[in-house]
Amino acid sequence: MSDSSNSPLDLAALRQRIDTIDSDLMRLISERAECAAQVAHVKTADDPDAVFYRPEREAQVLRRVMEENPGPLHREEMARLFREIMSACLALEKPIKVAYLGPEGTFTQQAALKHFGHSAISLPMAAIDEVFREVEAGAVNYGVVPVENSTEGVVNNTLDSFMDSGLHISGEVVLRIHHHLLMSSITRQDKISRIYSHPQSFAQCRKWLDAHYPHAERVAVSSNAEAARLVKTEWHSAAIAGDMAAQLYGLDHVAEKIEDRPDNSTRFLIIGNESVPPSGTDKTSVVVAMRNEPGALHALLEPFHRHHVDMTRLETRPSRTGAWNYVFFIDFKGHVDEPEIASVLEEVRRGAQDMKVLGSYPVGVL
Ligand SMILES: O=C(O)C(=O)C[C@]1(C(=O)O)C=C[C@@H](O)C=C1
Repeated sequence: MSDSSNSPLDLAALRQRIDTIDSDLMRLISERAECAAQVAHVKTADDPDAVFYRPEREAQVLRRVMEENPGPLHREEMARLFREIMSACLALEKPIKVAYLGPEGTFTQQAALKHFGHSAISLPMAAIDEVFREVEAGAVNYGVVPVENSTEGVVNNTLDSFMDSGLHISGEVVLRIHHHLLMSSITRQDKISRIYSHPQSFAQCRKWLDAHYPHAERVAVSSNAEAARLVKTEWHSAAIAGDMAAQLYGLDHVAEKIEDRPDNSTRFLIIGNESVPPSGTDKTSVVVAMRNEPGALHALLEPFHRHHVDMTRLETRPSRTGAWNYVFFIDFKGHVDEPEIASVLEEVRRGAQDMKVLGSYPVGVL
């Protein structure tokens, strides 16, 4: 069979099939959206101040999609489609407002959209503590802040903001961070003598820059998006930033994925006013102040070990008040509502000067 004799007919038939499937999909998605709208009525009938966004339920839906995905689409691709469908369904119940560490085009905005989908209203804030303040004031429902990078380590501002805040962590998102060297339409590629970026991005691309642009001036600015904005007007400058900033400012790639470590990723936290019920696969974050005495760290860690609780992170921060001599941020697997976890925390609390549960939340799905 030759392509030329058969393919136009096959193509028409296949497209007709796709049209029929699309109509079915549309009908089913609309049915699903109607269901979600009914869920909203049920929620408000029980409680007029009901919270519509349910992170534990969303995590369960996405996990099921990933488990049952028959292919040929990749399971994450399928989950991303459902992420957007749920985002649209939630917006029908009640649009959700999310503050993130801006400006527009940052990786934190990308994380916010990855977690809440594109139907969420995302609002850029100038600083991490501003994100906390907006959520505390009720001006937005949730906030998204970076907490650690696999290459650069912890984001101290975020940990410090938790010390004074009563907010809960309601989720986490991990984003693979790809940095690109970007130029504008007026940049003369052979004359690049200045490169703008955020200090963390410079650190993550240091070896590549040393090898390819050893003599270019590296100018640190407040965000990658700001770096992308600046190169629009300078013919001898380039920026290191991600895809969102490149798209936002219409920049071209000089070089792609220039991060020194291919697994470079950043973890972001979702902060809100409510605690989250168990989803089945959860994590808990606590902050603990220990007395300044020998064996304090051992006393803190021992109950986790004895109860076989899997600790995923331990950070130390200097305390900011007399009472908080040493402050430890601990993440571990499990939910505070599980009896085993509750007894570990009870033991830790007894041995500590102070302890605060920052939240139990679903382990990031996407
Ligand atoms: O199950 C719910 O509580 C819903 O509101 C429905 C739904 C969904 O579309 O599946 C929408 C928003 C919630 O965050 C969780 C799930």
